[in-house]
This record gives sequence, structure tokens and C-alpha cells, in this order.
Amino acid sequence: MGLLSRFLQTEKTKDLQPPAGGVGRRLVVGNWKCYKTSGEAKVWFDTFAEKYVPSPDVEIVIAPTLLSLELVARYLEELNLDQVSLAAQDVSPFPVGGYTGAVAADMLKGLVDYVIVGHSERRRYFHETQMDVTNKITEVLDAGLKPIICVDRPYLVSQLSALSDLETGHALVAYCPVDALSFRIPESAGKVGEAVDEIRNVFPHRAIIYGGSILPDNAGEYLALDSLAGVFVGSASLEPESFLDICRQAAQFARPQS
Ligand SMILES: O=C(CO)COP(=O)(O)O
Repeated sequence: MGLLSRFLQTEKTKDLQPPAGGVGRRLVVGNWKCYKTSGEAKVWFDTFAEKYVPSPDVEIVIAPTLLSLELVARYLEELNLDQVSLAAQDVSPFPVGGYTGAVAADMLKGLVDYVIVGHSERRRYFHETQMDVTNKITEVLDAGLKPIICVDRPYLVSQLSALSDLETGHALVAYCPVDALSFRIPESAGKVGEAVDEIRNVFPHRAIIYGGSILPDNAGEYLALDSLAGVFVGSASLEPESFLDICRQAAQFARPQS
């Protein structure tokens, strides 16, 4: 699929109804990127906790900055919110050792369940290579954590083939087309469905989520896709209200697990 074929429609889906029986368990991941101090993170969780209604079929994952991770993890323990866990936004490609400035996967154990790996912003602004990404995935899996492996357009095929030999364990794949992030234009649900099929050819049994300009107004389009396990939310996760709105929609679309 070429660039031209990815012209996007942003039809509104406010009146989209979940099918009877729902579409399966849903995951909503909020990536705060380089926003929020530890204090701001605590305020976010206070507001979130007030209005959050857990659903057994929706898993919520929040990725604060590495700096605030420990404090947020302790606070989350206090809040004791069902179905909410944490992710690290990045990790060292190396184990514990003489690597100044790095945080090793083993150090994240007990704080997070997931680690985001290979986000396009890491690849683009920090010049992360595919080899770095592969090493990070290995470190994360060795630490017993779950990598959220980001793949994007226009490098989907090469990124997937680089990972195809890896034993990816409990990995999730996050499809985040760069145009949808950089240009603030979400990829249409139809195009996302096509990319998901492409990813499934390489990782047939991996859960796949989509990220790129997900907002409360368009989240339902993606949550309704049977082939998608959930959504990966950037900007709209920064405000607890808009993130809660997306979580509520996920609960509407989720189907109880048998
Ligand atoms: O990068 C993303 C998920 O990690 C998506 O970011 P936006 O939702 O801000 O486009």
C-alpha cells in the first residue's frame, strides 16, 4: 500500500453503535510522552480515580515519563485502581552496567507491566536504529515485561521483517503511522484494518493496537474494529476527562471474555 492510498477520511462516529455481544477485550494505552512532572501526574490520577469505572474487559495502561515512574507506581498502589497498570516509554538496549544515563529493563520490574519500544519519535529524534529496537525488545522480554513494539508507515515491511525471527513472547504491536502523529490526521479505520492484516501475516497471534490522533470523537471507529485490540493515545491522554471518555467507549465495545 503506497502513500497515496492512505488518504484519510475522518467521518464522525459519535452515533456508531457497538455490535451486539461487543468486539472483544480492549486495551487503552495512554502515552504522556515528555509531559507532566511527578506532581502533575499525581493530580491527573486524582481526577482520573474520582470518575474511573473499571470494566473487567478493558485494560488501561499509562506511560508517564521515566522520571516520575516510581512515584506514580507507588501512588497507583495507594489508589488501588482495578485494571490500571503502567508502561515505561523507553528502556536501555543494554543490561544493568556502565551505561551512563540509561535505565535497564531489570530496573523497571515491579514498576511497570509494559515497555514501549521503537516509538517513531524515538526513531526520529533520538536516531534509534532497528538494531537498538531489537536489543530493547530482548531486554524487556528477558526482564519478564511486555514490550509494546511500535511499527509505522512507511517502514512497516522492513520493521516487521527485522522482528520476524524474534521470539516476541507477550509482545503487543502498536501500529502508529508517522503521518497520523506528525500531521495530526488519523488514518481511517479501513486503512488501519489493512495494516493490521499486513502485521498479522508476520505476527499472527499478537494483539495489535492503533495510535495516531485518537480523540474521543473518533475512538469508536477504531474500538469497533474486530481485528484491533485497542488504542494507543497520545495528546488525548493528557487530560483525564478526554482519556476517561475513550476508556468508557472501550468498555461499550468490549465483549466479556469466555
Ligand atoms: O504517539 C502516539 C501514541 O504513542 C499517538 O500520539 P497522538 O495521539 O498525540 O497522535
